[in-house]
Amino acid sequence: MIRWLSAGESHGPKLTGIIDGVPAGIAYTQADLEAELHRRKKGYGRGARQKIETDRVTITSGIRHGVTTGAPIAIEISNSEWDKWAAVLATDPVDPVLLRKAVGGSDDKELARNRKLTRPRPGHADMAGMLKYGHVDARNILERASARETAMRVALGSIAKAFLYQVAGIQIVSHVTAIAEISTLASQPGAAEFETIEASEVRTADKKTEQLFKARIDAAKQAGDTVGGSVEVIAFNVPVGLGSHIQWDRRLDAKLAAAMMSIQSAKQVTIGVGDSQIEAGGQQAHDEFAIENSHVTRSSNLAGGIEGGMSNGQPVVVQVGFKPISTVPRARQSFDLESGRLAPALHQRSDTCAVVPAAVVAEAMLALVLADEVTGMFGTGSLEMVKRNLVAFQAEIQQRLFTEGVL
Ligand SMILES: Cc1cc2nc3c(=O)[nH]c(=O)nc-3n(C[C@H](O)[C@H](O)[C@H](O)COP(=O)(O)O)c2cc1C
Ligand SMILES: C=C(O[C@@H]1CC(C(=O)O)=C[C@@H](OP(=O)(O)O)[C@H]1O)C(=O)O
Repeated sequence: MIRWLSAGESHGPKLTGIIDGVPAGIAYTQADLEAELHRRKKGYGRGARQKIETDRVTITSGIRHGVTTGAPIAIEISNSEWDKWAAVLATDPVDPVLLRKAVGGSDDKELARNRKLTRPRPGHADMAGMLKYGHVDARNILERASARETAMRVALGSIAKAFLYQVAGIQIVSHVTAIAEISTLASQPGAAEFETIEASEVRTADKKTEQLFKARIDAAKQAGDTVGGSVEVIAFNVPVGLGSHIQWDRRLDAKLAAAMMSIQSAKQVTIGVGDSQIEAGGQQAHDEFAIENSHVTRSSNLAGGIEGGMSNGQPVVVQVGFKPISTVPRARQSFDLESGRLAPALHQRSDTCAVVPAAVVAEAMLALVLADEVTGMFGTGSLEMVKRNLVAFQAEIQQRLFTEGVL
């Protein structure tokens, strides 16, 4: 059973994460972590921050000489911009006169950083958060609501990915399926297409789609607008039986939906083929059984590998739709909590499109949910022990299906 938590503000000194319940014996190094964080920083349509921000990582517990020990793993990701924010986000009270001096009163940018943000931005947590937590300064909300936090999700997810691969060869691949109204021409990728997708700035294996996606992001940028889109995340080699039908909160599809919906700007989650399964007649909508290489399999995977809240042995397929970035260059109407009047929202630098990094975040969320399920079903302790339990279960299934003919 895997638990994890993060803390940290977008412009604070660092993000902090702890993941607990990771089995011992997983090969994992800082380089694995850094490679995964680098994947989240990439992507066509990202804004100025990603060019400046370097994800500096420290692992402070739970891994020794490149192998997990079974203890909680703690990670810190430092913000390279912290120096500029040290006075604004200081934990102790700061004298307003000294603060003004510290941030350099003559520079417009420094002044903006220091200003109280009383005009919440539409489409952000600002207004509801200010009202709920009793703040007049939106910074107290936006710093934590920001998707900066997803760097830690990806960091912790990379440990879950290493575990899943080493315990059962489970691999996770994501690709972008739509940018705004433009849908991909690529078919659902297999695990072998990972490198091709990885090499694309818009995470697609199809060259024509790549051009169309990039042109759509460029057009939005030129028009002073932002765009959303959709991604598909697929886990291969998932064992049968993860999740359960017996309670609402133990269903694998419910857990995945919550995990994906928790990503900033996610507005839609679909398991399997989604719309076309819903629109099809019952004769077409379900995956028939077949036998292939002495294994019971399915002739299709419309259900996206989950039936009755449990993995059915087919690849788990989740699609996530993201709304356009909320902070648009031409600020939308807001309400100033200080003056009690309507006023333009505060404008901040922003990404034009975050769908590409969001795909990497969705991979991490899928990995974290699956790792929790695998340890819940097959145990924790050492990697070898979990593997033994999983292999024994799969051997038993084979025997029941074919030797004993139970089913
Ligand atoms: C990777 C990533 C980067 C994002 N970057 C920005 C950004 O630069 N500007 C912005 O306004 N929103 C950005 N967002 C979305 C906001 O964080 C999000 O819309 C906001 O916190 C409100 O949450 P909600 O859209 O889920 O309701 C980003 C989201 C993700 C996943
Ligand atoms: C910092 C990251 O994303 C940020 C997410 C974000 C938001 O509002 O969610 C707003 C932007 O931050 P800033 O206001 O500092 O430019 C993004 O850059 C990151 O992904 O590492």
